[in-house]
Amino acid sequence: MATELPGRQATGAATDGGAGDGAGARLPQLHDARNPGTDLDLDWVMSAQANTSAIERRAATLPARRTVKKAHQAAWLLKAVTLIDLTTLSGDDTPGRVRRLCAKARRPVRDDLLEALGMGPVTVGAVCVYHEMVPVAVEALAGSGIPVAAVSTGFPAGLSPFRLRVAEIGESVAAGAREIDIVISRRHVLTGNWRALYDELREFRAACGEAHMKAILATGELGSLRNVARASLVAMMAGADFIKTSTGKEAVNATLPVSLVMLRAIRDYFERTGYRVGYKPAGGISKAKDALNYLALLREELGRRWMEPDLFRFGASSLLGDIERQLEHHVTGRYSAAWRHPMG
Ligand SMILES: O=C[C@H](O)COP(=O)(O)O
Repeated sequence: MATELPGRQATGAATDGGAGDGAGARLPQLHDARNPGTDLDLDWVMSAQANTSAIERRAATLPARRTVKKAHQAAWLLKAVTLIDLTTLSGDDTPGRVRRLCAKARRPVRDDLLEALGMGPVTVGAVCVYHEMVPVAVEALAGSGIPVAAVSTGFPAGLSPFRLRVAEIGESVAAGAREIDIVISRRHVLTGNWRALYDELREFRAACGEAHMKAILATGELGSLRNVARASLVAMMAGADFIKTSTGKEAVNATLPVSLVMLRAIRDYFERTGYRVGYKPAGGISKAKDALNYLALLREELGRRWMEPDLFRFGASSLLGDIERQLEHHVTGRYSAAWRHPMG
């Protein structure tokens, strides 16, 4: 559904210094619907640049600039909980582990802490698992409204036969996954074959059907921030609902500089097409203070509209435990042992 907006005030993003500001007269018609993609625009892709030293400088100063006042920190951390894709992606995953994770997803924060913070119940954004665990997670989350996300397309390397990668998406959707986290072929980026990358992603998107597609770029393997910017644009042109940094299995996973590049690509795409694409940093985000940094960057670059589960997720297997510890400290003034928060 397209929404003709009368002015920039009509978009949440544009009212708080986020995406939309600066677009001026060229702000396009805005859309509430999921991103359908565009044709591959190679001129646009090739025009994307990344000034690595400026990006790294800006990312490095973020923790000092970040001003989430103490009183607001608990609220931000609770918001972060609702944005987590609670993840288990291990070779030794079992139905029992996935069921425990799903129970945690339903009640990620203890009731007494929520009560002390004056908050009602919250849940995480999604539970993310391998295909074989999708039916278990779907059953364990029945009635909760929490979607199951499946990693797919030969995760994490994406090097299995193409037809099997496409078929894998269909199998996970049929098993009940509402979100599919696909991996791209890094070689298409490294050889500058943007057409091949676009065509591959177009097929993945078609195979997803109604399920939302998160495109994992594996940024730690793309060679440069410029490649990250270009791959981000191609993924959005191919119809990605989210762009995601990493599988969690690369040597380098989510970072703030990479996030800055991807968030700006999302802003560029929004300003040109009117479609909002989501962002998912993933891999190695395990501390509450890291989550606050990512949220601060998100708010600075895209505005508050993006701070919702339909447009932002943390891909994380152990972040929730640290956030719970920090919330407990906020409420009681004491830290509990990490073992008291074993899942997530
Ligand atoms: O997509 C999610 C990642 O695989 C999670 O990575 P992590 O275990 O480093 O939090």
